[in-house]
Amino acid sequence: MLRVAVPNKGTLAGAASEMLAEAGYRQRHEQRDLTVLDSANDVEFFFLRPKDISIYVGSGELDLGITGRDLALDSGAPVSERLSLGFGGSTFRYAAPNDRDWTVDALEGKRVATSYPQLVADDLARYGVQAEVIRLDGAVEISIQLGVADAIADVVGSGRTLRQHGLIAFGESICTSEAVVVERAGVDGDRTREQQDQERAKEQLVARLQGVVFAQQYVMLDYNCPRELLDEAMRTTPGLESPTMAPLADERWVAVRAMVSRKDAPAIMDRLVALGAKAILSSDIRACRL
Ligand SMILES: Nc1ncnc2c1ncn2[C@@H]1O[C@H](COP(=O)(O)OP(=O)(O)OP(=O)(O)O)[C@@H](O)[C@H]1O
Ligand SMILES: O=P(O)(O)OC[C@H]1O[C@H](OP(=O)(O)OP(=O)(O)O)[C@H](O)[C@@H]1O
Ligand SMILES: [Mg+2]
Repeated sequence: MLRVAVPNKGTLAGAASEMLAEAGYRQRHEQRDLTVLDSANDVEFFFLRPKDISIYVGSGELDLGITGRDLALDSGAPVSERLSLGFGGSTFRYAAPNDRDWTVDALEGKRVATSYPQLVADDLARYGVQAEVIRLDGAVEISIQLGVADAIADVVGSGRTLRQHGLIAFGESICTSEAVVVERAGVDGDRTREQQDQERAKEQLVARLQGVVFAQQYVMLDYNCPRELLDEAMRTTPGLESPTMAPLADERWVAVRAMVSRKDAPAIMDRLVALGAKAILSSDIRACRL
């Protein structure tokens, strides 16, 4: 039985469970459930605080976990990333009042408030800057105004919270984060039979999730193309191996089907229109194995 940690609350929880459900796994119906047994797939899910997930996985109690890269780094637990999931994107930045220019070096001797104390301590050490790290649980942006810190280091999504509090980010990003699947780091050497079975089980779950991640990054394009423009159309939508083509009843036309990157799809559709393609359809892909 594979034991997998999933965020129970916060920014990552909803998308993580949706992705697992899309990959064919049973998920909880009640927000308060802390475990779900998926006996059909031989997996047990544990719904834990995202901050704690790397601790469980790093200690070997759980086999895989979904958490944020920034949270995994901050935990200091011995975990490594197995897969990036493409949601929960953020940067982790220093910020301070916008009435003057700041640099990381200027934090020397200052107080820096954060909910990610280890991540910040490691980064300050990298710069050789000695500053006092003040650990807070949240609402970090208000700590300067309330007099407990001179600067902060926090997660930035849209940047709205910083702006609202008259703060400006400075220095390089401490970390660029997204949701990731982590496993215990550095299991080298000969594996027992049990460990080999477990590795196969992990591979299957990771492959299924990877299929959903790919599916979300691509769309399927279908269109009709005049036969004489087929070469040009194939260059526009080369697909993964090569596009699928099928003759239409009217032999001057061919139906073409190819996967294209979701972000490029609108521009590709424009090019196909300009080329003379007709009935261009874009559809979502739910899951795939490439
Ligand atoms: N706008 C955002 N705010 C907070 N976390 C975000 C945001 N966007 C992405 N994340 C990621 O979500 C993870 C933090 O999730 P976590 O559940 O610990 O905090 P939260 O979503 O702020 O919830 P809470 O503060 O209520 O506990 C981190 O990996 C972080 O990078
Ligand atoms: O750049 P933005 O899009 O504004 O998002 C970033 C903010 O969102 C999070 O706070 P959250 O709402 O989780 O509250 P918290 O500080 O109590 O964790 C994070 O800690 C930042 O404060
Ligand atoms: Mg938060």
